[in-house]
Amino acid sequence: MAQIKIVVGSTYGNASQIAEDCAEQLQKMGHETDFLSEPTYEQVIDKPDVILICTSTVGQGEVPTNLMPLYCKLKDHQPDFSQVRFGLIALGDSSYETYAEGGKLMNELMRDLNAKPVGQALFIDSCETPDPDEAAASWVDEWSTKL
Ligand SMILES: Cc1cc2nc3c(=O)[nH]c(=O)nc-3n(C[C@H](O)[C@H](O)[C@H](O)COP(=O)(O)O)c2cc1C
Repeated sequence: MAQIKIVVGSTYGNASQIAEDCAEQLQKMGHETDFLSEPTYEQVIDKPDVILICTSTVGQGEVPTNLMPLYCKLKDHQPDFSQVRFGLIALGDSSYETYAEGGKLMNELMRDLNAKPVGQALFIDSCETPDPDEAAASWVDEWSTKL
């Protein structure tokens, strides 16, 4: 079973709610989860095994304020994440030109740090996805089989 750090980026609570549901789902499968609603650099670099990022996008394609300090510190310090596996759930709204850019920035950063992607990232477009919870739950079901 994996030790999964769940890194949340959320302004209005949508991504946070989805992340909480994912944590519960993963725990029921027997995984250990560490829910980081205000994720810090120290928490994330402390023996990371699997990181699940669940973030929305705010402003004009930015990562949410609660995730920004971690994003900047990871970019500055460039820790070696070659032993880390990660998954990504990105919430966004395709009516914005900067669709899901917050998630894309996190995805790019994790790859730059040599973290290994587990499966494909999930993009949840609020314009097209009537039931985001359902979309996330079935993605987690499949994603967890690859851990
Ligand atoms: C002020 C504002 C700016 C936003 N900017 C973007 C954006 O640039 N790109 C995008 O894909 N979605 C954007 N969104 C949509 C949010 O990412 C989407 O509503 C998401 O579900 C919010 O999740 P949260 O409640 O976890 O913050 C924006 C929403 C608001 C209210």
